[in-house]
Amino acid sequence: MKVLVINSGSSSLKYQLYDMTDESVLAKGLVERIGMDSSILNHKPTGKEEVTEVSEILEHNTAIRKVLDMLTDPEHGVIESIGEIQAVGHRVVHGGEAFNGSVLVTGDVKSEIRRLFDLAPLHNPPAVMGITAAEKNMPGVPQVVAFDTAFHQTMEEKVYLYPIPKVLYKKHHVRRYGAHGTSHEYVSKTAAEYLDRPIEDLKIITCHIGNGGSLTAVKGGKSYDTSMGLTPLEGLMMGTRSGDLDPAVVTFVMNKEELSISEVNSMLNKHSGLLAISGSSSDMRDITDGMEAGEPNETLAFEMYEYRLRKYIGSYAAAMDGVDVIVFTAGIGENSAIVREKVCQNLTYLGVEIDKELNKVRSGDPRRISTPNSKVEVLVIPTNEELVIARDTHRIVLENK
Ligand SMILES: Nc1ncnc2c1ncn2[C@@H]1O[C@H](COP(=O)(O)OP(=O)(O)O)[C@@H](O)[C@H]1O
Ligand SMILES: CC(=O)OP(=O)(O)O
Ligand SMILES: [Mg+2]
Repeated sequence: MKVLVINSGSSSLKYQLYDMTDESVLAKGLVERIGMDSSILNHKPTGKEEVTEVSEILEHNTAIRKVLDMLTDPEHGVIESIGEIQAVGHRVVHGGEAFNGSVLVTGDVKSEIRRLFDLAPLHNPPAVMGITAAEKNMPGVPQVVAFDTAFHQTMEEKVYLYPIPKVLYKKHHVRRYGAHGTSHEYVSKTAAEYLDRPIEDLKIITCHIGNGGSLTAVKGGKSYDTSMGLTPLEGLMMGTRSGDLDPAVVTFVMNKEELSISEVNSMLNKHSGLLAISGSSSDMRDITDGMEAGEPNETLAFEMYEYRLRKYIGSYAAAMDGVDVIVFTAGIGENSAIVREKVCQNLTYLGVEIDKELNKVRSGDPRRISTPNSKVEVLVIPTNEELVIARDTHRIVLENK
């Protein structure tokens, strides 16, 4: 079965086409700057040369059409016709309390994802645009959705409730949900396999740090606690998101600056984090370059990022009464040796010791960066959310045949 996996962002769309007979990737790519002038489609067909095309792509429907054209293109394509795609899997960030696993898309499922727009304003609306566009361009092809929140549905009440009036949970489902669950589940399982130890016996802290970032305390293979909350704004400092702050900051600033709800939301989601403190960029590569050049703003941004991340690791070691494994993953976790080094350098009280040379090795494979003496295994595990979504899609479509 050939499965197309789609991860729709507000102005981007990432895709991968899998052949599930051997889980090989036939092609992958990214459409960026949807809705802006000069959108970019970068297409990487396996075994052929990659292509980049600049054109005007105003919405997700056009983006999907362009992707399908590229997949079937005589020169750059990897399939003869669209009819070869037998299923589509989509990433959806927020599934609320309704979903603890992936499901086939129905009208009810789409309504539920729409109902949750408020809770993931950056992520759920583009996901529905992606689903609708795929339905339009591939009528009759089954669609499956995989939720970032699903893995975290195992959190206990004491972990997921906020200490605010309970009526808000009853009326509006205000609670912690988490995100990046597909990734946290995948890297924690891969870590146990890599170490050849049963996951049931392990306390693992998974650090998914990319543009968005979250940590999960994975106890016995289940999500015990995670740093994102009602929305993907809680927790770590991120590229453009603030992460944790005193909730009074919100009302105080709204009052002083006369900001509306949408303005304050935009400030905290799009104009905070690394971008706000450095004043230059949300990209960790620029931040570390600036720090190495002695720029004070980039240095402060890095120090705040590292400090907040390290505090979360400490708190999850406390939450689980110990930690056996720390996993780094996603764009920053997989690629930034300096972030890993600085975080681990100050975890001596947990018995963490990393090998600085091993830490610098670049590889696309799971690897250990801790020393044999370290009391905690420290691993770098490349995440693969798309593969998990492709597997779920394949399984669910076969079950529903
Ligand atoms: N070589 C690198 N060194 C440091 N940071 C990197 C490197 N490569 C990528 N990144 C960081 O990874 C981030 C993107 O991570 P990714 O997991 O792809 O995010 P998302 O899925 O949210 O788009 C970028 O913002 C960048 O800061
Ligand atoms: C939920 C979330 O933050 O996703 P991303 O990292 O893709 O922005
Ligand atoms: Mg991501």
